[in-house]
Amino acid sequence: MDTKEHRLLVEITDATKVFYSGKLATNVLKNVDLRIYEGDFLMILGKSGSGKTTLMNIIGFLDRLTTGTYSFLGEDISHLSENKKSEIRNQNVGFIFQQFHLIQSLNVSQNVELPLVYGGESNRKERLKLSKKYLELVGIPEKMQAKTTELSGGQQQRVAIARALINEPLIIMADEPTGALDSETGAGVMELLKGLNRSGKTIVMVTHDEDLLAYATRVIRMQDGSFIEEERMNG
Ligand SMILES: Nc1ncnc2c1ncn2[C@@H]1O[C@H](COP(=O)(O)OP(=O)(O)OP(=O)(O)O)[C@@H](O)[C@H]1O
Repeated sequence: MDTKEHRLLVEITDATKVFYSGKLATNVLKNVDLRIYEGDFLMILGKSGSGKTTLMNIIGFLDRLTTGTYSFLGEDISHLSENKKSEIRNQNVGFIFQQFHLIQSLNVSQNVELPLVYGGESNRKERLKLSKKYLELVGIPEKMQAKTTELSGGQQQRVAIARALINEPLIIMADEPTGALDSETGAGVMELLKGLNRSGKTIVMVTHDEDLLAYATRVIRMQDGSFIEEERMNG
């Protein structure tokens, strides 16, 4: 299924990740195979310590495999330099975290613009235009000049989503994006993510909340560094 609509974005093959602490080796990922196609809303579930964050870090180019291969858009990225991987990451991956990770000394728009700044966009008007566009998309255009500390949790996560989208990345990586929100606010954030997915955005999300699986098109369950089950749903 490698059509134009469903390009193969990520292909991880026979992957292992070992962390060493002195002489002690911990096998955190064990012979994992994973393909992520454009348009997937993939949820990764598993108990604490099962390897979810490690896998997310690898998919998002924040960490490297111990053995195995990682191809992104058909290119083997296992041996690229950290600089090159940072460049690919900034262009292709947007991150959303449980605790939002906004910078309090910057206003809302400046937070949203950050990936553009890192990407070298020096035209302030252009940055403002795009930040407005994405704050409209996430439903809080009126908060452009607000301080992040004046926002509710749900609004802060919307700012983080706008920031994740502004570079038009191929993949959104979301680590427990509703974990710090009450269930109603969390449902609003999930509806927003689902809307993005329906319009074609690929999302990879870690959760421990079984109730959120209904938003996914694929679910992978992890245990002790291995995939124990994969389900496909209508999403
Ligand atoms: N940098 C590291 N050095 C050594 N061990 C690590 C490192 N990072 C993670 N681990 C270990 O790898 C295992 C998997 O950790 P990981 O954070 O991927 O799990 P997780 O499923 O995301 O857990 P949680 O749901 O608690 O976030 C754990 O046993 C953890 O202690």
